[in-house]
Amino acid sequence: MTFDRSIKIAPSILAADFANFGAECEAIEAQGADWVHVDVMDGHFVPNITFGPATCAAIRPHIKGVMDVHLMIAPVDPYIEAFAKAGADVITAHVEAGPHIHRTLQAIRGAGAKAGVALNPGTPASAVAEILDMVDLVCVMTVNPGFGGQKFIDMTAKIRELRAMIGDRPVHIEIDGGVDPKTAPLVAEAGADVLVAGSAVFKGGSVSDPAPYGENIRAIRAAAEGTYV
Ligand SMILES: O=C(CO)[C@H](O)[C@H](O)COP(=O)(O)O
Repeated sequence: MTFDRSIKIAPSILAADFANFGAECEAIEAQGADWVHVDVMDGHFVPNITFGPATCAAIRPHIKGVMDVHLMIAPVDPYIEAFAKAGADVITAHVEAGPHIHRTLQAIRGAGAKAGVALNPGTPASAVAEILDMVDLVCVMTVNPGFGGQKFIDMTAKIRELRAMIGDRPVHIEIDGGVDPKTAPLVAEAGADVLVAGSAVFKGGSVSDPAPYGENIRAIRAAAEGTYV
């Protein structure tokens, strides 16, 4: 996985057919997805439950590119090895998920994955000031995590602040929640390069009719690239 700051669209399979993840991952990649975003929820850190490392391992062979695993779980540390073994390229933990984010990031890199840190809407950019040399990605939540299809919360000031703090470091800024062709330009202009989108990618399509996935991905990408600097 090489670093670049071009716009990358990362469909969240939270909005896919849960009975058909393998085919859904193949369909979104064939339709132009850059990364596949995998949302792991525990019913404790967030008020919803999805799936764990066994499901990630099962879908891994169906993803040619980057498997981007977003852990909305607490505690995180006991499960890092399992998600790395499941084939995650990026493992992102929430700064709010425990008292030892430094240790968590060390463990993620130690397990051979790229390390991400996520910030809930109520958490300031300054929460990651001391760990920017330990991460490959900062995920800015633009919804309160737990569910797809929520309304975008404007975090553009935080994205700008993070972009300035990151400077020349090879660190992605990922946006997660309510991204669509209307909101994508706002976050791209502020400095984000990885755009997670669930509802806005999967709407109107299916494994048997995947063309809308491609149209939706192209619409988000075009809107974002129009403003990205
Ligand atoms: O992490 C998430 C929710 O916690 C989802 O990835 C996110 O909400 C994407 O879904 P949508 O694009 O439908 O908002």
